[in-house]
Amino acid sequence: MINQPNTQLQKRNAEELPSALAEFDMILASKKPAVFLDYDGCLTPIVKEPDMAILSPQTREVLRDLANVCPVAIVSGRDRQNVQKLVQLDNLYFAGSHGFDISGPDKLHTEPGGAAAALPALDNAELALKNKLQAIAGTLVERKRYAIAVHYRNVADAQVNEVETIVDTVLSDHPQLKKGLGKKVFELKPNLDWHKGKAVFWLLDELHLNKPDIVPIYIGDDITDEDAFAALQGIGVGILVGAHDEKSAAGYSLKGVAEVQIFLQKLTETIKQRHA
Ligand SMILES: O=P(O)(O)OC[C@H]1O[C@H](O[C@H]2O[C@H](CO)[C@@H](O)[C@H](O)[C@H]2O)[C@H](O)[C@@H](O)[C@@H]1O
Repeated sequence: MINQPNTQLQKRNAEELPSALAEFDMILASKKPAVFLDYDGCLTPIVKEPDMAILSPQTREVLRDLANVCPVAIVSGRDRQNVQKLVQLDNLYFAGSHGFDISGPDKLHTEPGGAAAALPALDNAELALKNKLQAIAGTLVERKRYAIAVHYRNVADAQVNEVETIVDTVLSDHPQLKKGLGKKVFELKPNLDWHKGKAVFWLLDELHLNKPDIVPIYIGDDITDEDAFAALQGIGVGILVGAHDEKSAAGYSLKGVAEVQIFLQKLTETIKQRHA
């Protein structure tokens, strides 16, 4: 399998994407899956505060069962240690800070995107953001090892522009960082050519899964997941959960967290049946 930028990306609106449940047989075909999952909006519903996004025991069981029959990785914008604590499973791989911080079974731990040099800029920007945003009610600055999320979900609509102006001002003092967008969040991240899609291919190579009998399946709901959908287009399968504000490079869709769970259960059952 060759990982080269796809210059002919096909993008569609969420409502144009076929259901991954309806097309399940086509997605898996006769291949073995390697499953990559976003956390917020995919395994847990989007809620008011990041700390309230708790994984249900039922979803944890679904993940545990799946990870017993195929490789499973969580690829999140969250801090890697934070998402690991939320998931509480030790047979999964975790890529946090949008793929800059990866760990997994057998003491795997690496920071493949080269973001360590951006730590002083992140520390400095975090202080500046906390200081400048404290006057705007509802803002939340969430520091991850290699990113800073400025949440505005609980900010009055009339003040969101003010939040973005502050983020842009802090950004202009830190050329080592760049701005990213997500669901009601502005993010500052290292200004490097590394993202969830590159983290997925890093894992595929590291785990010797970059081969024709494996189908990488990536499921996510947000704009940052588009990097992974784009990287996998024509090579694997991208599944968009719900919708975001832009067109998607995913090939299929699922309606929400409940459908993600059904899809993952179907995967586990199908793999088990093949080995029965
Ligand atoms: O890549 P993900 O695992 O989906 O992480 C993306 C961001 O998710 C979290 O924020 C989002 O979910 C929160 C809880 O539902 C919600 O309150 C917030 O508005 C969303 O943006 C997380 O807090 C961020 O660090 C992640 O980057």
